Amino acid sequence: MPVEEFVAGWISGALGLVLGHPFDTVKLLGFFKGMSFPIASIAMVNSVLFGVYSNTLLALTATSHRERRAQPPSYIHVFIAGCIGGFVQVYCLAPFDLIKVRLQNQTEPRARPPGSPPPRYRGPVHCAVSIFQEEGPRGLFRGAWALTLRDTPTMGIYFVTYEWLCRQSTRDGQDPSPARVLVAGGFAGIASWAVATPLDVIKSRLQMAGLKRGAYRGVLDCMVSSARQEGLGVFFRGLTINSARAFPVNAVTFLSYEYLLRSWG
Ligand SMILES: CN(C)C(=N)NCCC[C@H](N)C(=O)O
Repeated sequence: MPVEEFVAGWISGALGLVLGHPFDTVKLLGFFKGMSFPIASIAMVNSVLFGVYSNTLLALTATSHRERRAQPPSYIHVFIAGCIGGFVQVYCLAPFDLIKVRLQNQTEPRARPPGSPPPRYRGPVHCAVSIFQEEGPRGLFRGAWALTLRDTPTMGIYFVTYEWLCRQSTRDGQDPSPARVLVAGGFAGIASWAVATPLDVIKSRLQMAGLKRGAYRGVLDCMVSSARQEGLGVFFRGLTINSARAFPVNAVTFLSYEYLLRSWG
């Protein structure tokens, strides 16, 4: 199994997240300030996504990454490989994403008044250990089903959008220009977040529900009760910031991924 796609995915995921960091810091109100946790988690998840995607395409079309411009895979193969990459990466992403959501929702004012209770979680490691102790090992995978529903089709759409935009006005057999890779990667990110945002809202609610036992009976129950209580607009919460973040993050992710693989021959 070729491993360079995993390495390129890791490095490009790390570069993308450096760009996305200011957005995440705003979104998370400063709770997720350090870089080491996101580098260890998101870059690793990106490595699994791109590595599994590329190796699935190799299995489906018998073409390596460097042969794919001359012999472009069909969009259905790209979609299937993207869905499989998305499905596999969920099981690496789930515990990290849960920790991120729990830290994000922790209401810790920057300067706590004296005598107020300390924050529930002191950081990512403390959060992981506490979930493990209080909710069991399965607790670390809370919301994984919603994450699977969110990421499996979404990643298919992500790679199809990227491929489709790259192939527009690029001559057959030629590599797309850096500008085209940036634009295609950016719009692939926006398209995927536009599709993913409703399930992203549900997933975050299910992940938080571990703290208030019995809040929801499952994905469907969470969807129905959220829509009943807050209206359909609830499913689009965060769409603007997700899209604003998605363009630069995914533009840089794809540009660095493509150029690393090209430079390695
Ligand atoms: C859930 N969705 C929309 C996605 N996973 N989309 C693909 C982009 C992934 C990229 N690391 C990012 O954070 O934008």
